[in-house]
Amino acid sequence: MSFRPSTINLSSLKSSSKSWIARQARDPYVKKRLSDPASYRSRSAFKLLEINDQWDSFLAKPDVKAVVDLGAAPGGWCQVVAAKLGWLHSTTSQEEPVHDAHAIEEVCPERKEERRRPSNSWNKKRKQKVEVEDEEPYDPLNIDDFEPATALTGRGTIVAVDLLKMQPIHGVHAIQADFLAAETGRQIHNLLSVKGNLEGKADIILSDMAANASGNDVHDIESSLEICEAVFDFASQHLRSAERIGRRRGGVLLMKHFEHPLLQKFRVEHLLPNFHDVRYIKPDSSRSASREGYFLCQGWKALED
Ligand SMILES: C[S@@+](CC[C@H](N)C(=O)[O-])C[C@H]1O[C@@H](n2cnc3c(N)ncnc32)[C@H](O)[C@@H]1O
Repeated sequence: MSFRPSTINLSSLKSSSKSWIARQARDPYVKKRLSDPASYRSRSAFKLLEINDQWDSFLAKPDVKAVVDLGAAPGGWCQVVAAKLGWLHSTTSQEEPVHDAHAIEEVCPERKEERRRPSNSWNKKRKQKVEVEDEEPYDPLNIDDFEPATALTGRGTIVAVDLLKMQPIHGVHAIQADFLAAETGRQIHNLLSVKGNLEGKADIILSDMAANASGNDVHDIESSLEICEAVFDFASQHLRSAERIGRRRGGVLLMKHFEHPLLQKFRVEHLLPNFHDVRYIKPDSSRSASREGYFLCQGWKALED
């Protein structure tokens, strides 16, 4: 079953939504998404593909065993990662039919205001426990620890987190939770802690998280830096080091950010000292009018270990 936007009655929309639809109709990546056999759930998938292709195919390295995708819904980046790790092939035919909240929001931006954070009771129900066995030496290329990729079984662990419920993707463990809540880090850690990765580390951490626009620019700018800082804190606890992986560029953090007066300070104080290679990237597939950009940080030094 493919993942397509729902039909919308145009006459019922505000003029801002109509002009938004017109812009979408002209966007080459929107057209590409609708015609691509992979049926990507989001236009964002092309940003990740583009960054990966340009920068050493970091997603496809054979030693990549654990990937965390923060702000993952509706799941375009997860589809890309799942395909790179052998869980998905060129189409998403193993997925269930879906109701695509994001696709509706693409056509009708006001719907974003209707988003609600999950309740605590839901989070409690969702809490998962994974038995953590005794520590064992980590060997990045020990293929006995992981199932080899086959038509039905990919390799490694993929954990996705979003405030929104995400429809299932083969090979992806999805958590519906607020990444900024303390409990969420523990849930991710539990899912990562499997045989061969008992320390619960990730080889790659991706964040395409964006706070909902509140209409208050000052507040929105602050939220974007708060998210970057939280992602960095999480990475500093969960990213496997380049040394441990045995590659200078091993241990990758790809993080979206929005322009912020303190962003340079953040890059200089947090990213540059802790990674071997830090790049600012504005992919062609990111709209030029958008203030978003990505930091691709490769080679986690784990100075605090
Ligand atoms: C641009 S979308 C991500 C698109 C995704 N990369 C894809 O390819 O489908 C940003 C997502 O970040 C999520 N988000 C924002 N703040 C969050 C938070 N505190 N915790 C979890 N998810 C969050 C939003 O719900 C939204 O789905």
